[in-house]
Amino acid sequence: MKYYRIIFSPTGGTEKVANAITKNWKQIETIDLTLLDTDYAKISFEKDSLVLIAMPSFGGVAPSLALERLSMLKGNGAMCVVTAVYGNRAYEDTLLQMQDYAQTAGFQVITAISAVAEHSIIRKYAAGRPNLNDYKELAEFGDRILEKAASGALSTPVVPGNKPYKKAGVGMIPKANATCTACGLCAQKCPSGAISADQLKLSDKSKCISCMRCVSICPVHARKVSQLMTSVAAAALKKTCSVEKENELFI
Ligand SMILES: Cc1cc2nc3c(=O)[nH]c(=O)nc-3n(C[C@H](O)[C@H](O)[C@H](O)COP(=O)(O)O)c2cc1C
Repeated sequence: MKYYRIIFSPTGGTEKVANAITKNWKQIETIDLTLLDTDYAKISFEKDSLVLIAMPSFGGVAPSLALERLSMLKGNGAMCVVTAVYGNRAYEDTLLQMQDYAQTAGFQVITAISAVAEHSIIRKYAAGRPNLNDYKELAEFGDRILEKAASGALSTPVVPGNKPYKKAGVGMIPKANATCTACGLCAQKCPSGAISADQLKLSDKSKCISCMRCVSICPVHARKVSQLMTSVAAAALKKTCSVEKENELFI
């Protein structure tokens, strides 16, 4: 059996979770769904493979860019595990949507996971997660998935979520302040091509998905979203985000 992980992780939380789940999966190949110049339509999987697909929840749904790229892959009946990673508020329709898109791309969904990672806009929520307990638990989930895949039991899990899926909200658009050194890293690494090399301080509103990659990778911390809007959002989410959520396995 071959093992893969397909990851869309703008700021690294989803990647940490995906790596923890697949800790004991041997010789795993990783496909990064944040790359602009990859021809995802050329990537196909062998039927006898086990594939982890991991994405963050943005406003209770998966980022449409990530789903678009997932749709281009050729699953060819490979077994797959969908994993929604969220910042301790809620993931609402994310898993259901990921499951539907994975099936349409030809994957056979045999397990689903929801997992918590630090909130990529409001860092104080789920700070430090995944923590040591999460790492241990997620690796155990990964081991149970290996057992299920080896047993040949290919049942599809029932996951939470509703249709029509939640509508994705309007995100905050980061921009750079005067400390920007014009190094261009943000433009190189932006998953949606929203930062142009000629106008490094801005983001193209029509392309930006508010994923916070540019904010998190800027070497001089020049790129930011509105402090005021972040504080308002933090206050609104305080109650729901302060109760520690658990990782879940749907198998
Ligand atoms: C635009 C945006 C919307 C988000 N919406 C939610 C949400 O609805 N619920 C939640 O719990 N976390 C939400 N988060 C937090 C992320 O899901 C979480 O931090 C995730 O780990 C980010 O993945 P990454 O580190 O791989 O980029 C949101 C983050 C962003 C950037």
